[in-house]
This record gives sequence, structure tokens and C-alpha cells, in this order.
Amino acid sequence: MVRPFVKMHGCGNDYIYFDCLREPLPNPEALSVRLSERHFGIGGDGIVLICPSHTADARMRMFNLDGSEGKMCGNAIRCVGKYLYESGAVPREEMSIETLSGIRRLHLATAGGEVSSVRVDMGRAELAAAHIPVDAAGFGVEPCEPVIGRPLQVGGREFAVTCVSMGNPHCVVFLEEDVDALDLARLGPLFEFHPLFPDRINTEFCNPLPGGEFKMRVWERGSGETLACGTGACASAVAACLTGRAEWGHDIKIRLRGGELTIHCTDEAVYMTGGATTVFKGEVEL
Ligand SMILES: N[C@H](CCC[C@H](N)C(=O)O)C(=O)O
Repeated sequence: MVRPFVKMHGCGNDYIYFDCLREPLPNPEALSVRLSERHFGIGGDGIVLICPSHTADARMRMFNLDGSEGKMCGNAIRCVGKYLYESGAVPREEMSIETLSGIRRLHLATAGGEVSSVRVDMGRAELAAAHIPVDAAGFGVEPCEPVIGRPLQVGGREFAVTCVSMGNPHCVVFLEEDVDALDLARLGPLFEFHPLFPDRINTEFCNPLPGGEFKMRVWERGSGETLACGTGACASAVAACLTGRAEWGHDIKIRLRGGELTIHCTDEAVYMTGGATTVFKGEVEL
């Protein structure tokens, strides 16, 4: 069976998108592993299925490159909005997308029938505890207190971590040393598979920059280092506010390897604004 796809990225976080509005896609877990392979497949950080929804304009399902399903994906949801608008499936600049973490609302900035950027209401950030199961090893017992700037031993070194859920789990680490100098290939998996996080974790390593901006690298659960993580940028901005490194109610610029995102955190919701790019379209034998 030959199936059309669209390759898109948000800040370099690239996925292979399948329009499943009229036809489901079988076995997406295995497909994500096969097609994400950058030499023997199409290449990407995973795949995204754009599906029908009874509660929103469409439903987004995303799979990391290891086949695990993510509960929310910030960079992908902007690309889903772009696809739906430009394909005519949802010819409106305001739309809603159903995800495993609830419905997210999008506002698209368009010109000449094309989407240039998308603002997403990412919902409320939840403080660690309720959404990131922590074991009872003294790191926070049920009901867990929030994990804000707590010491955590990882790979023989102590880090101060802040855990935030954006519908998916994040562990944010602020460092003075340049995050570009970190050996993420060694450090990333030590966080991802740390016993404290039985569901695994996405980990963001951030440098505060002059002007209230932040430089961020990310090791994603299920995909390894990616050039950007939308939910991770949101989690980092929230963690910055929680630890006094940024102010609630102000735009926070997050500089990622693949681009930049603007995050605006309030008590009620976190807003993320950024681009979405179509790279190429193709067909693949499934
Ligand atoms: N790896 C994440 C899903 C993708 C999130 C990221 N690519 C984003 O843009 O938010 C997880 O398993 O929770």
C-alpha cells in the first residue's frame, strides 16, 4: 500500500505527517521506528497522525522515533494546524486539536493562504508531582510536593531539577556552564531512564541569557536529542518563573538549536508561539 506523507518541522523538530482524516494508518508504532530512521527510512524525530475527532477540529497522535506515543507535542501541533489550514480541511485561523492531554486551541497567523506562525494555548502547567510519578525514596511521597530546584544525583553529579508537566513530563535543569558543552549522549539517557521517573522523562538543559532569554538543549523521551521541543520550551519557561529566573505574564524567548520559541506563562495557561514549515511531500510503501 502506497501512502502520501508530508515532512514538516517546527524549529527543526521534524516529523513525518500522515493525513488520516479519511483513512486510518495501521501499526503507527512500528512505522515510526522504520520511517524515522535517517538512512534507511524517510528520516525524522517520529511520525504524526492527523485524525478525525468528535470533540475538536481534528485529533493529533504523535509517536517518538522509538515507537512510544507522546501525550502532547508542541512543535508538531503547530505543523498540524498549518496542514489543516493550507489543505483546506479546516479553513479557519482559530482551531482546536484533540490530544491525549486534552484539547489545545490554536491561533494561526496567515498571509496569502499560508500559515507563517501559530500561537498555541498549551493549557495549565502542572507541578511535577501529580503527573510525574516519583518514588517514595524521599524525593516526594504521595501526595508529592512540587519538585522545584531539588537536588538530584545523576551520573555521579548533583543537579538542581524542576519538574513540570505540560501534558507530558519534563525535568528542567538550569546551568551556568554552557549547555553546548554538555555530553548529552551520555547525560540524556541517565535522566530519561532515571528510576525517579518510571514513565521516563524529557529533560531540558537551560542557560539564562542576558535580556531574560534562555538557551536550551533537550534530550527527549523516546527520541533522544532533538533540535527543539515545544512542550520542553514551555516547561523551561514555567520552571524559570517558578525559580525566580523569569517573570510570570511576560514573554520569554527560548533559543533552541533549531530556532526560537516565545513562551508566555500565566497562572491559567501557558502560550507558545512559533513557526511551522513544510519541507517536502512524498509517498511511501507501507
Ligand atoms: N518526546 C515527547 C513528545 C514530543 C515532544 C516534543 N517534540 C515537543 O515539541 O513538545 C514525549 O514523549 O513526551
